[in-house]
Amino acid sequence: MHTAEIGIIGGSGLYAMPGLTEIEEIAIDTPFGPPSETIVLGTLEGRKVAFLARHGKGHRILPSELNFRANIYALKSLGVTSILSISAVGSLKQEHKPTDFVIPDQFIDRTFARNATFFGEGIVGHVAFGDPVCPIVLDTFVKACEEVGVVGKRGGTYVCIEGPQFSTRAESNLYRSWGSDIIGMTNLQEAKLAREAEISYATLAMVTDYDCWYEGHDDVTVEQVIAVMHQNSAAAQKVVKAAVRLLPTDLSASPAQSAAKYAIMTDRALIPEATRQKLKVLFGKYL
Ligand SMILES: CSC[C@H]1O[C@H](OP(=O)(O)O)[C@H](O)[C@@H]1O
Ligand SMILES: Nc1ncnc2[nH]cnc12
Repeated sequence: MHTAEIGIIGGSGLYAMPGLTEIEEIAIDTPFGPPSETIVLGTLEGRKVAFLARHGKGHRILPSELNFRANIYALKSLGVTSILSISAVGSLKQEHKPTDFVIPDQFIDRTFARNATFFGEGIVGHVAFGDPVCPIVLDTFVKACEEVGVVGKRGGTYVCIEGPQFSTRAESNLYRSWGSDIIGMTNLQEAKLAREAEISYATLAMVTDYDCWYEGHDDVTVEQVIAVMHQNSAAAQKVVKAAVRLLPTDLSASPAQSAAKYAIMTDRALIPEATRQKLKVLFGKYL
């Protein structure tokens, strides 16, 4: 039986997690299809972790093509109770400079072509999402940044766009007028699905560019994102390693850990057996 306690999802520029020992690579299938990549199980800082490359090895999967449900389900099926996500983001504020880390605590949804719930097919559920990030994982990332000696800002709003194109200048300025801090294409659906799956989730967001709003700075390009990622990926890996060590084993105080307890509206007697079976790993204890 393969198991892990902590899931790590690596984004752009982070397709592997060095430092893992006792490595085993496994292919998992889920009722929602296959996840982005085989999952690398291993031990890091004495804890069992499961690493998943969000876009697959070699960066083959577009943000809109990501099977977020399969990714989160696969980690849940291993017994993961927390997810440390790592992402490249654009900055929407002058004070967030390339190579800074921000650990966002809010999201704004600008996506329109994604499936971001495990509910449906005869079962209706609504989880609370006012505080979309686990405060314990967020706090752990902040402490890990302090320990490693890098800038790690507590909180901020992440605008999640559909992509794959970067934003227009009008859009970028609109998001700035909303007070948003950073911009990316992947994190919101993960946060939603992790919440439904009662997994504690937070993101270590690495600022790679100033998007396209900042006069006198070049507009974002992939070249620029990759250059900053390369410069800073070792720091990101150090922070993740420290976070794995610092993360409390008891996460029961996190609202994420019991998020689905009162979420399910459907009369249990009316839930189709096929749906009940499909969602057993996620909601078995409530069905
Ligand atoms: C390579 S720039 C755009 C790309 O980078 C971010 O990916 P991730 O969140 O997986 O690090 C962004 O969301 C886009 O997918
Ligand atoms: N400016 C940007 N917009 C969207 N996603 C990004 N990922 C990295 N930089 C980005």
